[in-house]
Amino acid sequence: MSDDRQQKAFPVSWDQFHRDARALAWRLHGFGPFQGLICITRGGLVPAAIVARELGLRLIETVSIASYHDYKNQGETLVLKPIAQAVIEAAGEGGRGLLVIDDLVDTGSTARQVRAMLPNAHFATVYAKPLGRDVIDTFITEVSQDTWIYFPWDMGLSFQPPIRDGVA
Ligand SMILES: O=P(O)(O)OC[C@H]1O[C@H](OP(=O)(O)OP(=O)(O)O)[C@H](O)[C@@H]1O
Ligand code: HPA
Ligand SMILES: [Mg+2]
Repeated sequence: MSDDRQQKAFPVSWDQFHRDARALAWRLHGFGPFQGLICITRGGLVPAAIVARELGLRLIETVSIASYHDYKNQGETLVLKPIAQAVIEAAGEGGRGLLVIDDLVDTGSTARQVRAMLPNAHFATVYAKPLGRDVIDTFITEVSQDTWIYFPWDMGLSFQPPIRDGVA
């Protein structure tokens, strides 16, 4: 999704992210037990750590996918590291019993790519946008398609001009 279509900002603090990821774990608890967790890196690393801690999951695998190579601009979806065959074979048919975690679903292209690898796994993200929502089984908060979510690991503290001076 390109820059000019992402006009609204949804900044998320570490505290808010922790609460939302924990809320996701509460919701997922009702769908378990899961045999293992597949984390879509890199964005899924932080929520995966929180969910794994809450649900007591210790078998953790990664699938590395990059599609936003240049800030808000989406490019080709590249699988940089596939899911280990041993993990796929240890799960039920089509990944049944596995939990797949990412930070968010936007257009859904990343999640669709992983869904093709694990059609029966349970897919979960903390945040979702309408175009990708249907690929995900469980999420916590939906934002509009024209919103860009700013994660705490991408931000730093900076001076904010007073409201009366207008937004830069
Ligand atoms: O639904 P989509 O339109 O595919 O977008 C969602 C994906 O985009 C981001 O990953 P990104 O490609 O930026 O890589 P990263 O996780 O390494 O930051 C995010 O972490 C999701 O994985
Ligand atoms: O809204 C977003 N925020 C951060 N990363 C993203 N990758 C796709 N969409 C987003
Ligand atoms: Mg990602």
